[in-house]
Formats: sequence, C-alpha cells, structure tokens
Amino acid sequence: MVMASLTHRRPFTCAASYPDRLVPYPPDLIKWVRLEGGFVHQAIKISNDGTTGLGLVASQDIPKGSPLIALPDHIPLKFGPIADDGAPPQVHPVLINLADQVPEELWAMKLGLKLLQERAKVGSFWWPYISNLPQTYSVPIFFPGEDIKNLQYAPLLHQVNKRCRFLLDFEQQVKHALENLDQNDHPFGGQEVDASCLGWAMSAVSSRAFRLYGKKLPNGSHTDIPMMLPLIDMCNHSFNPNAQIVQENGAGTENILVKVVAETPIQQNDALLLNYGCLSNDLFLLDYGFVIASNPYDCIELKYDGALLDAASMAAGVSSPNFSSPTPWQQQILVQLKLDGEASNLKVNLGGQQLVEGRLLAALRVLLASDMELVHKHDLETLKSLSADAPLGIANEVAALRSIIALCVIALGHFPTKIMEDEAMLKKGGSASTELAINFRIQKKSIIIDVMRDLTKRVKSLLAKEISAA
Ligand SMILES: C[S@@+](CC[C@H](N)C(=O)[O-])C[C@H]1O[C@@H](n2cnc3c(N)ncnc32)[C@H](O)[C@@H]1O
Repeated sequence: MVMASLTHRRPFTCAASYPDRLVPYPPDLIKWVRLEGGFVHQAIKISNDGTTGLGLVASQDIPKGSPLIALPDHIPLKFGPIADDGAPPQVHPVLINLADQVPEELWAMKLGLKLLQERAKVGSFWWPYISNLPQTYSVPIFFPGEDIKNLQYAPLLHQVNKRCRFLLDFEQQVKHALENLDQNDHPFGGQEVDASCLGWAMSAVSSRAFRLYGKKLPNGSHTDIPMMLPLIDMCNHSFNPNAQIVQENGAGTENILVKVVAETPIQQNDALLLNYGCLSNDLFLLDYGFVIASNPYDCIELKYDGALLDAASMAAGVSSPNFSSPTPWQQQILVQLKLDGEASNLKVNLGGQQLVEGRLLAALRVLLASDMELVHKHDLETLKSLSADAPLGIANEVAALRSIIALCVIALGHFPTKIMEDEAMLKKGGSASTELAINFRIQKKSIIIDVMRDLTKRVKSLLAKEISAA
C-alpha cells in the first residue's frame, strides 16, 4: 500500500518553547473562565503529570455531586452559533463552502476550520483558550512513514492513509478557495494554510471536542453539535471516571450551557477524569493519539471470507467444511446475517465486549451444521450468542470454536513480529511515535491471544461435559 504521510510538510508556524503549548506562557485559563462568568471549583488546578500532558487535579477533597466547572454558552467554540430560529450560522462564507466538502466522518475538520480562523485572528475572544492548546499531537497522521507501517494492522493503516490523503487534497481545495481573496476578506488573516496546519486543527478538535445536544428534532431526538469546551477539555480520560459532563438546558440555569460535576468523591491530588467514550484503541489512537492497555472495548477486525474459514476449519480438524460452498438454506441465513447478498457487510470483530461477533459465531455454527431442522428451531439471536449453551449440539459448538481459534492463529501470523519481539523493541527505546505504534500492535495481538485463551477454556469445558454425559 502506498502510504500518505504529513511528516514532509512544514509544520504550522509557531515559536513555542514551553511544554508543548502554542505560546510559551499562555494566559491563565481558569482565571479567564471565571472572568467570563464561568464557575471553577476553588480546589481545581491545572497540572502536568508527565504522561498524559496537562490535566486537572483536585487540591483538596471534593464531595460527590459537587459542581466542578460550569461554562456559560458564549465560551464553547462551535462551528457557528446557530440561531434558535434555525437561521444560518454567522460563519465566513468561504469556511461554509469548505466545510461542505468535508466528509461527515471527518467532522472534526469542519470545526477545525473555525479553530484555525480564530487562531489566526488578532484579538480573538478565544485566544486565552487557543494559546493553551498543545502545539503538536501524537495522532498517527503525524507519524513518520516507518511508524505508520509499525502499526502492522491493515484497518488502521487504511484509516490513517485515508485521513492523510484527505488532508493533502483538502489543502489544495483550501488554497484554491483562498486564491485572489482580499486580505481584509481572508478568513485566516492572509496566512497560508497547508496540510500540516489543517491536520493540527483536525487533531485539536478530534482530541478535545465533545458532542453536545443541539436543537430538538420533530422525532424527539436531538441533533448533536461538536464543541470545544475550554478548561473542561483539560480533563484526561478514564473508563472509571470521577467526573461527568452535564448539559444544562432546563429552566433556572440562566446562560450556563454545560457543567462538570463530581461523579464520585474526589480525594486531594486526584486527577479529574472524564470518560471519552467506550472506544476501541483504533479510535483512541486516530482521534486522541494514545492507546489503552487491556482496553475492554478494543477488538480486531477480520474480513468474513469463506475460503479462509474453510482453511481455518480444516486446520482445526473439521472434516470437509463448506464455508465457500454453503447449501441454499445456509446461504439464506448468511444473507440474514449480512454476510452474503447485496446488503452484506463482511467486516467482523473478535474481542471487545462480545468476544466473538455474533454474526461470525452464528455463521460458523450454521455452516458447520448439517441438520437444517435443528438450526431452524433457533432464532438468529440465539445462534449469535456466545452465552447460548451449544445451541446446535456440543460437537457443532466445539467445531465452531476450534475454527475461530484457528482463525486467530492465522490472524496472528499476519503480524510481522511477535509480542516478545515487540517488547524487546520497547525495552531498547525509540521515539514516542515508534513506542505508540508498538504498543498499539501489542494490544491488538493480545486481544487475539485472549480470545484464543477464552475459547480454548470453553472447548475444554464442552469436551468435559460431553465425556461426563457419555
Ligand atoms: C481532552 S485532552 C486532555 C488534556 C490534555 N492532556 C492536554 O494536555 O491538553 C485529550 C488528550 O489528553 C491526553 N490523554 C487524555 N487521557 C489520556 C489517557 N488516559 N492516557 C494517555 N493520554 C491521555 C491525550 O493526549 C489526548 O489527546
């Protein structure tokens, strides 16, 4: 695969020398929030823990339920203030046109355009916030090409490549849109905007923005609006957070838009932690630039492929599997599982909360079964459930689980290095991006090994059951 990378690009100009912020001595963010009518608990301080960058820390015990931060609605940075009557946002028309060219999945770039505009504007209202933003991000679009390869995981390489290509193309679109603009009418104050600074803005937003409820739709749901929440976005992530974002939209909240409250009692010197979401390491790395060891929501993606499953089943000792030539009734079920037919989605996951994606498990159970009537006795949900007790019999279950174990062995074999080698490389040390890439792939391999371990246990217990029944 030809990889795009942004490392050959000139970094967006800045002269910072103080720990990784846009300017050496940025204004006091807490003071600014208070000055603007926001609330910050008197025990909250900004501090640097050396591993997660800056964060918020409690300088004394804080009881559960206490308000920690509250922001009035003029502080968050949004793409455009959408009026209550739905009037179009007051945004520079060039930015609106450019934002229209951003694919929905890269929504962060949209808000990133606004961020860049405010970064370039002399006297921007948000300068006290923007100047406190990191100068660089550890997301893989900024990895050297070698470290992108070091990720060793095709679905992520594909995403990184896609983002880099988008940024390189978008750079051209932005240049074209800014051509011949009068200096007074230039959304970035006449500054050149290249792929690196677009990448900076996109990463600043993807790693810090929160999606808050917007207007209520006729069907009762809400639009969600991505916003940058100054100071609140200094909270680092944990799956066991001690703080929570609460959106205020009821009566009696005056102009307060969003609050952070203590979800648990917080002790002196504890960091304030929010849960950014139950995300896989792919998303943590792509959007936030870090990975979480033993992330319970991480998984590996495989392509459902009949020939590969035949090979896996045969390796597992299953005689004449027919994944690549299912019978018509089996094929019908594959269509229902969206593993065949026009609406098919062949991406299946191992690991995460389900351990084996239900669609894959059901397909294996069904294709390894010969008794159509027995299969039709069960609904699809039962066939998809790993906790269902061998719905098609013990022999069928053992064959299905052994096939998945063999699939895991094949998937592990696709990684060019073994975990032990990765760990030895980490010991030797390397750049931050090399270490991040190696940690990412160690986690992916660990998922496969954990799935194999779990399924092997299940096979053993099924076999023991069979023996005791006999
Ligand atoms: C919303 S910001 C939090 C404030 C940030 N630490 C800073 O220095 O400005 C999110 C970023 O913090 C870092 N971060 C947050 N939680 C982390 C965690 N659990 N492990 C490693 N890095 C984390 C990552 O760099 C991430 O992109």
